Amino acid sequence: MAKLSLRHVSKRYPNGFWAVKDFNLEMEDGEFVILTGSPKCGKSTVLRMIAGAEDVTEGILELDGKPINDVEPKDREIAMVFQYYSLYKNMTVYDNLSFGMKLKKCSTEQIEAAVKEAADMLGLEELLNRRLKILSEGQKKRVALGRAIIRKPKLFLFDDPLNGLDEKVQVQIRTEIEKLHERYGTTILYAAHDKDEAKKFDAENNRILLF
Ligand SMILES: Nc1ncnc2c1ncn2[C@@H]1O[C@H](COP(=O)(O)OP(=O)(O)OP(=O)(O)O)[C@@H](O)[C@H]1O
Repeated sequence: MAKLSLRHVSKRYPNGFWAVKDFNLEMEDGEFVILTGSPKCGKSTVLRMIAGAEDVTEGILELDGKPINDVEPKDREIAMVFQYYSLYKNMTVYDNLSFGMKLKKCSTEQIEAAVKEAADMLGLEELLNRRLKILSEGQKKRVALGRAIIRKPKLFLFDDPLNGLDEKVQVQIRTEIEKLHERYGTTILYAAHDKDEAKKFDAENNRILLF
């Protein structure tokens, strides 16, 4: 879990365009904040700066009270789910889920326990030996979520993750995100393209912030 703070954060792209101006956000440990606003107001840019995919032009980003403006993306303990970490389509679900832990040279027992936990939660047990390329879009999204869960990040970022998915899959993924928050209490910042989408989450567990 983590406390996130953005103070007077602005982003000017190299072409001179100010995509974000003086943005402020305080998130408590374990909070679930849904960020919404008009199209192109800069939601993705904010998420990308937090993940480290874009530099911050002005202002301070802090995670647990420590500035992270200059911390490498891989060292931020932040997962930008579905976009930032691509999946390997020729590998099995098990190999996709365990990939990061293998790189870190975790023991087989640790890897098996972590994969089992994520697979149980996301209903992927029956699919562990299937190659990714034969899965449905919704199943692939669940694998991507599983891979982020296994990393045990301090903060999850979701950038309009339901965009382009059919209604049934949207309902499934929304439920998985709520389950994830309930189970692990990890801090979540979620960019929704409009207020209607934001309101589809159970209002008791989150705070909607208008950009
Ligand atoms: N690399 C870039 N260079 C210049 N301008 C950019 C760049 N990336 C984004 N922008 C511009 O910054 C503004 C904010 O974009 P951003 O994608 O952050 O908004 P958004 O709120 O996520 O949009 P959407 O509602 O479409 O998801 C837009 O006008 C966009 O065209």
